[in-house]
Amino acid sequence: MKPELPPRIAVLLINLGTPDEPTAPAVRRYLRQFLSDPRVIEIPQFLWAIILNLFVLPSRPKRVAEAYASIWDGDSPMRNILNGQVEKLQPRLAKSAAPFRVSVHSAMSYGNPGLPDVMDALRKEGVDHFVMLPLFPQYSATSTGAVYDAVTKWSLKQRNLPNMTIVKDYFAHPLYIKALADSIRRFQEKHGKPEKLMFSFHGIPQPYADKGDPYPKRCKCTAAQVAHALGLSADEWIISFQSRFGKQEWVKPYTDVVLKEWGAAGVRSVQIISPAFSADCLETLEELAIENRETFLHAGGQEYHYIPALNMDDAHIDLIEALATPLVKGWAGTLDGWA
Ligand SMILES: C=CC1=C(C)c2cc3[nH]c(cc4nc(cc5[nH]c(cc1n2)c(C)c5CCC(=O)O)C(CCC(=O)O)=C4C)c(C)c3C=C
Ligand SMILES: [Fe+2]
Ligand SMILES: [Fe+2]
Repeated sequence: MKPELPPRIAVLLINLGTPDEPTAPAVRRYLRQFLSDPRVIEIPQFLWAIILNLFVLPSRPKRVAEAYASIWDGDSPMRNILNGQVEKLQPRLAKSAAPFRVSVHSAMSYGNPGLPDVMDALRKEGVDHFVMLPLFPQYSATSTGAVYDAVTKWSLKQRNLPNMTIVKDYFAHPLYIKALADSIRRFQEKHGKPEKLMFSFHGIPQPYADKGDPYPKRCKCTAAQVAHALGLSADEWIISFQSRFGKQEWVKPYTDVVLKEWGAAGVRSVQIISPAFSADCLETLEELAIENRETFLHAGGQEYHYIPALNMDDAHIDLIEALATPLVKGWAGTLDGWA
């Protein structure tokens, strides 16, 4: 017997997650969930639980909440931008799979809206197919891997599983490279060309890379392709890694160290872009646009500009649409939801 309405396909745009409010208790809740994930912190669990509860969670949330408060825009920028991306993608994808019904939703690995809650709610509404797009352009076990884990944990509780596809990443997708290169060109039409263009990626601990996390190699590939598209010579750009956390060694070179060295060495102007972030967030709006600016200027630099993330740029939505459309269309012909 046919149901009255055709099967439903849900496209989920997934980002890392962010606190509910820029307050110490809300940041503590968020950090507790985030930093308890063994994908993120690989220290033996019992030992880490002690460090987290005795040293990290009593002090860090207050300082981090102040940083969030300085960039808060009615809500966390990451959530605002993710919602904006969903709104722009919805009408485009709704057309692709008619008569099947496609809807686009936001979800987060940590905090709200949490991925398992979103999947539960959509399943109750009759969704039969999930297309999941973690918006991490370069796969890392610490970011994308955690999304796979969340989906797997959710699946363990389901008897009648839906269709599910997860897009691993898109670090060298031509539309991603083009969107970044065009965004840099547009920015430089307004602000001129700098002496140095810095591609600063969120870092990971060096031992994670040594054990096989492919993230740093993917970052290098993205940066080299964008530099090539812009026709930059080797001395005009650099790749670096930011946002260190904890005492161990992280992948190098470190963004703040390079900026200090450049300032001291007489480099006058720098533009910095952070291609690992699909949405501006604490790590870009506060760490790159405010903190690292001060680092460079104090070291002797003259001009420092942060180039925004792709956020809701049309070229970014073109890329996300190109990633999702074949998966949506591929499923639009299956019969799963009819039986
Ligand atoms: C060991 C710790 C961390 C790893 C590994 C890590 C990887 C990683 N993170 C992102 C993206 C984001 N991280 C953000 C914030 C953030 N990251 C860590 C730690 C690790 N990240 C912490 C503790 C925090 C919270 C802020 C702080 O306490 O300093 C954010 C910003 C979220 C926001 O609300 O704006 C993003 C985005 C990636 C892509 C990644 C691996 C590649
Ligand atoms: Fe992080
Ligand atoms: Fe940071």
